Amino acid sequence: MSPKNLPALLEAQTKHARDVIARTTSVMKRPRSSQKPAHPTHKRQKLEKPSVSKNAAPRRKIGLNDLSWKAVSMPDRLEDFEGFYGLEEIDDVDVVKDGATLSFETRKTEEQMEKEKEEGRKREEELAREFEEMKDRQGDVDLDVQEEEEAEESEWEGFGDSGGEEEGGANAQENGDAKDADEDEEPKEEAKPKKKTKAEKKAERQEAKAKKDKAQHESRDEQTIGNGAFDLLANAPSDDGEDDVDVSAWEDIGLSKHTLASLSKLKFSQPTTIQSLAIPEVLAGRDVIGKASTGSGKTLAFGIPILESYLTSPPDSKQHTPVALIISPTRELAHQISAHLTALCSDGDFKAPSIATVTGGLAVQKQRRQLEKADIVVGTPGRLWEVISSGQGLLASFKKIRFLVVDEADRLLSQGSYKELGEILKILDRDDETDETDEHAPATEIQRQTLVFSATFHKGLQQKLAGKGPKGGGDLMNKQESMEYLLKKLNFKEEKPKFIDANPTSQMATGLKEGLIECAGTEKDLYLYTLLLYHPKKRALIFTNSVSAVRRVTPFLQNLDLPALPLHSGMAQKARLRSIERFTQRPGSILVATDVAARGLDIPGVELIVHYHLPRAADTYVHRSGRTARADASGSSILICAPEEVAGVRRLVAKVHSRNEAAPGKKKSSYFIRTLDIDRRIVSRLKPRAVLSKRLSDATIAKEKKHSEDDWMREAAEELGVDYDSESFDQEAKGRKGRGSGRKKKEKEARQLTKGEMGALRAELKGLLGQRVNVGVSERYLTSGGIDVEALMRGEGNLEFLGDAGALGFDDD
Ligand SMILES: Nc1ncnc2c1ncn2[C@@H]1O[C@H](COP(=O)(O)OP(=O)(O)OP(=O)(O)O)[C@@H](O)[C@H]1O
Repeated sequence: MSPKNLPALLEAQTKHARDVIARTTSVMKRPRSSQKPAHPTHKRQKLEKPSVSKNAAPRRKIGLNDLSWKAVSMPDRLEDFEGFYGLEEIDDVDVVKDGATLSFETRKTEEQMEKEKEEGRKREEELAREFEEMKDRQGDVDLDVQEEEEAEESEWEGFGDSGGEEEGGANAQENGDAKDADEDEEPKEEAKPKKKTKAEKKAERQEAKAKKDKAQHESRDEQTIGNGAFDLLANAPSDDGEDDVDVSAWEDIGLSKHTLASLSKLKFSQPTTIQSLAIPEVLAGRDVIGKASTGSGKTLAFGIPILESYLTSPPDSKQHTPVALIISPTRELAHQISAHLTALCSDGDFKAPSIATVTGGLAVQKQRRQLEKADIVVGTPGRLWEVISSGQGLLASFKKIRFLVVDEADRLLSQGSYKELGEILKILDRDDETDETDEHAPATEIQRQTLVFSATFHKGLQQKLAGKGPKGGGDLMNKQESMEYLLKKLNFKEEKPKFIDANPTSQMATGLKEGLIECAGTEKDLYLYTLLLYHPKKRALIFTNSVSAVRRVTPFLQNLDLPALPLHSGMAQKARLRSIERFTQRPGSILVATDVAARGLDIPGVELIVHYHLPRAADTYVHRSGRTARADASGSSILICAPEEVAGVRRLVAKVHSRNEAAPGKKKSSYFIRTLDIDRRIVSRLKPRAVLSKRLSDATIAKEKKHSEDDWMREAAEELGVDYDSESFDQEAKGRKGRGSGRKKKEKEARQLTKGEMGALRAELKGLLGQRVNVGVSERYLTSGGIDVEALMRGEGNLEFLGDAGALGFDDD
């Protein structure tokens, strides 16, 4: 059978499956495996497939639970088609209908059945693992994913960025070495797909299995990678005592000699403002809401009191209870917090607390084992909820924690992100003895301290906590996203937690310079490239609003010989951590990321932040920009905007700065972000390179997308026992015009570039990259806005803000 229209066939088969299920519903149910994922999204249904026996073995009756059901594997990027791809199947079994009774008969021996059942169990475990991985790739923390997905719809991105591309994309480079992707030969699927022989299919299956085994093997090292990624951030203490610094400035805070010794090893000679204000309050047993600008040491503001508490009364080793539960909005931040705490505690003259990092993307079993002996638990809400609620006896110990820390609280508590955190809080506070339906039952008394930190808190909340806001309900209470409304859910021990604002007049780091570059919307890539050349060998972080933009911009920069790395929530966790590790360890590298990197990441030496897409909220601007100029360092934050975006940007940045001046008695003046002039002539000299690079990256992405679409269609067709012919399928699709057909046309053109054409483009680009940029004799005397072209050509650079342009290699003739 060779159907031309696979979707129509899928629909027909789905209907058939539903009919079969409807007919046999009463007997086809079977107990689910305990391996079942905690949040299954795919309906499990059973498909009866009548057997055709070829052997003469006698038929025998068999019970429902003895049947060796096999789960049908699910293509990775496929929609669920209402559960169709979650089918289980069985072969060589006949359903015999006798009046109203159904029974099952088979010719298989008991041994055969046992063997098949064992295989089935293994396969189910494998599928559960696959499901976990898939869920992780989709970002089970979900905070980052949600925003990224929302953005897919609305962003202007050039052809490749309007939604559909999401499905394909440059996965090769994300999950492997970023540089490899564009050096690869173009995908092999160029050739017309031919019908595969059984041997070929078998070889493919074996190859896929080998790949999976390798991935599983690698996943065992994930935790190591996770920690490795943040080794540098953790400021690993020196082991020679000689480098220890004087820490007498900490003495007023009242820390133990152990903690002081650790701080000395870390060379933290004095507390930061938030640390000196918050630590004594926490040590005194108070609930604290702490606000301080990005990079001002909030992690240790809660980390040090947790260590003190651990040292004062170490947890009972028999009835193990963690001292603290720290919740972070992103996985990377969770790993980083663990690394900071590990650095604080390692090499001390005390037994270091055991720290468990519980995030999606890493093996859940291993995390459960770590949790059993953990003194401090750091995690993201999705995975934490999964492990705490899975009934492994962890809940009872979590109820006795001494500290609950909510880091980047405004993010974690915002509407849409709160669900899993809310569930965690609910079960932590539930009194098992109390009847939940009894409204008059006394509220459970909260013993733990709650510590809440961020650089950005809702202004209304601050006023309210300071007793200046509107009393009672009012607008704040009605707004779901209001921090006050949400903080209520945190169940503080005290009626009024201590609010500490370490930077009442500034949300932005003092060493930060801000500016914007105006360019046509279609030239953002070109201006980004130019801007990066103005900052040669500087560690830079480029923020986009969508996964597909990361997938597009990263190879665009790589083609231009810039060391770009991707980071977004659609990547496997191991690849995410690897990108961060490389970015951290390689000076001058460039991280192209979504807002998954906006919060909390503490990577030393980031000198430049570029907002390739505008931040969607003022808070996001603060957090993105806060990845530079940390801990008294300096750095720049530059927005690239289309002319029509400039007014909005000015308003957004002015809003961020006007908050700073909201303090009583201060005159309010509006901040005006400066426009940075990039010489148009320099940009136009760079344009041919950028155009070539974009053509290459668009072609690579389009080919990969086609490749992955073909893969799942073929796999789906194979499961159905039909042929899939991509060409006839394309023919069918032709003429069906709808939303995105223009983009599809461009995609098609891009993927039709032949291997030879791609090679020629690469060679041409290589030639251009090898040349110095010629600005021309006559032009060097032209006036040049904010940039001194002559100085640039002498390689002296400018330019207090834009930095030097050494990498441009300007020629003066
Ligand atoms: N007392 C101190 N002296 C010197 N450096 C410190 C001190 N405390 C923390 N640091 C360092 O300052 C850097 C920023 O700290 P941290 O990541 O805790 O900032 P943060 O306030 O949480 O920032 P963000 O709001 O971006 O999450 C880290 O590298 C940390 O090691």
